Amino acid sequence: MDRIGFIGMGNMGYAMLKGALKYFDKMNLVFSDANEQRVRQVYEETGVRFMDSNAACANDAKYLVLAVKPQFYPAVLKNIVNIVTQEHVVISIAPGITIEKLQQTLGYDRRIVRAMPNTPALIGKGMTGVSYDPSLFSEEEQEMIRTIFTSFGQMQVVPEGLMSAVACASGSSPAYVYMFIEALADGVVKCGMPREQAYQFVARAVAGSAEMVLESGLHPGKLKDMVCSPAGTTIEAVEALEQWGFRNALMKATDACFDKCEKLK
Ligand SMILES: NC(=O)C1=CN([C@@H]2O[C@H](COP(=O)(O)OP(=O)(O)OC[C@H]3O[C@@H](n4cnc5c(N)ncnc54)[C@H](OP(=O)(O)O)[C@@H]3O)[C@@H](O)[C@H]2O)C=CC1
Ligand SMILES: O=C(O)[C@@H]1CCC=N1
Repeated sequence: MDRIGFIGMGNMGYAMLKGALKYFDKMNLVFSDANEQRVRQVYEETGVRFMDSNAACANDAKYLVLAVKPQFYPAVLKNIVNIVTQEHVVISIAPGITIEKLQQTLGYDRRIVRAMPNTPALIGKGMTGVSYDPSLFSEEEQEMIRTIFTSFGQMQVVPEGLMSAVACASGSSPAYVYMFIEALADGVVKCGMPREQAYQFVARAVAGSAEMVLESGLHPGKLKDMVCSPAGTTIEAVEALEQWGFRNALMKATDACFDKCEKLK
């Protein structure tokens, strides 16, 4: 089997590696990372081989996942530009950085897949948007790309023009969902519930509500209406949320996230 290499073993690289370990023998995986302590830690935990340079990692793998922050891309691309060939499948998970921009450095005949995963990948519940030109990849390679991304959750192929929207929808949004959980739990603690118990109740409510959207197929507004009894408790809370700009805050957050993605282009 063609090996999968990961450059960068932080939050996302590690989450993807953990997923890959469920489907591929560890001999078919390899990684490199600038942080020696991190390298040792991941090797001791997983037994996956590491390389002492990004160039060696690229040389050892056909599928090459670039999992470093956008600001480290120039250095990493410099390390691998003379190693990556037309045979490689380069998978980039950074926001903003386009396939074309990567090809400017690596070569216009180099084959790039652009993706935007998210951290729930760590527990196999990731959601990833993936973009690539299918005419450049064999059926077998496309199957491999699907396997890599479904090894840690679900994926959807989207046009590259939607990748910043994917970052807003699922790449960055877990951060604000955690803020929602934390803030709501604070409110519940104020009502007298012990904190750990509050996290359990709130997180289960969030997980259950999300499952309802996915499983029922009902409009989120309809699901909201089903909770709001006439003259009940919920509609009072809904009014307070509207008063304090809850929906608008989320749309403004999305605007900010989108703008930052676009600035990285
Ligand atoms: N975290 C998230 O929720 C998501 C992140 N992404 C994207 O994934 C990419 C990785 O993010 P994330 O995993 O969070 O980042 P991390 O900073 O957690 O991980 C990156 C790892 O790469 C290492 N590194 C830095 N420079 C180099 C280099 N030149 N060569 C090899 N390794 C290097 C870092 O070491 P050190 O710590 O020493 O710098 C670190 O261990 C980013 O582009 C990010 O935007 C995409 C979707 C979601
Ligand atoms: O904050 C970031 O830049 C990355 C991309 C999506 C989630 N985290």
